Amino acid sequence: MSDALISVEAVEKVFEVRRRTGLMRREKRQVRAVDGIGFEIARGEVVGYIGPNGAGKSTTIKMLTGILTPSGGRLRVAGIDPARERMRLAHRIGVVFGQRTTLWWDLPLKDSYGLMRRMYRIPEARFRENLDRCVDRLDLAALLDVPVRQLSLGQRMRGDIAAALLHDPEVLYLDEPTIGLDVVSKARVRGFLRQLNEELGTTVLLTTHDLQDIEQLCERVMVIDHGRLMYDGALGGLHALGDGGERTLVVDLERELPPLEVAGARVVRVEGQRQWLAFPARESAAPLVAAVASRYPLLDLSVREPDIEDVIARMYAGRA
Ligand SMILES: Nc1ncnc2c1ncn2[C@@H]1O[C@H](COP(=O)(O)OP(=O)(O)OP(=O)(O)O)[C@@H](O)[C@H]1O
Repeated sequence: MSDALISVEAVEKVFEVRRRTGLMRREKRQVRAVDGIGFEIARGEVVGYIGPNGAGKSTTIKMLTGILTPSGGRLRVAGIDPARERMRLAHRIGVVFGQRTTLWWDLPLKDSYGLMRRMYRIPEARFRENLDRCVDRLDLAALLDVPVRQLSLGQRMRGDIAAALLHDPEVLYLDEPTIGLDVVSKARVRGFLRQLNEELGTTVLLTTHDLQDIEQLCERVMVIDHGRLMYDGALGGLHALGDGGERTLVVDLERELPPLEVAGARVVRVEGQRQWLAFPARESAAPLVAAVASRYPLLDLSVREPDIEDVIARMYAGRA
């Protein structure tokens, strides 16, 4: 028996789609949205779940909430089979879909929270405590009397996050929680999630297209593409992936020189006395640094890791 809070084993989701191919004819086609994925998430982890459009992220989250039933495999969240006991699971998890709201559009924010309290039968004292904490940390005090439809996107998102947490869920799923938000709102949402995880130990699974969400919140990242898990590990480990990965040695010379000639690296840019040399990410920089230093007049040197965005873009491109 594993002690994972979330466990996913060989899970598949196949959708049947009907497509009109002629006046009378329709073709049935199967879309394998999730194609045999497996992972475990321990209590207290914050895990990023990323992949290109249509990769299967939302489908996975929907199966983990019980909204969708898997076509195959086994899922457990807090020991519960989500599709079988969706209502029981609802008391243990919180869900925020960035593109949709769970709040009542025409009601003031605080009335939505009151309805949540009754739906989840949250004891008054606990409700107060959780609401006060969210109001304080998400800066919602001035918004409680405002109807949801009048809130800005960032305000509404903060309101939605609070709504997902009033019943003390152990797990929080966030699907694109910072989509469309400005820089300040993004920072506030990220800061709040970090604090939530540190103070209450809430387990977080987060899908996003914003890699800064991942860099600032997640120690672990899972990459999905075409329904398959391509990577599961530390964010730093992504840098080492793929043979196309390159690091860059940035060299400041004492004077302008033609492009340097050093084995194992190639000059990719020259700007006055500064030159950029690309070399394979998996190789040590030491011999290269030694070779450059022995042959050219140097003022300074630095090594740049590949941009995480480049690494991921290359991974996606490789699969396509
Ligand atoms: N209800 C459905 N019926 C048929 N096909 C579906 C359904 N839901 C999702 N799909 C298909 O399954 C695949 C995975 O979709 P999913 O929404 O999980 O991707 P995603 O990774 O969340 O993408 P995005 O980043 O665009 O939100 C896509 O090809 C999508 O068209």
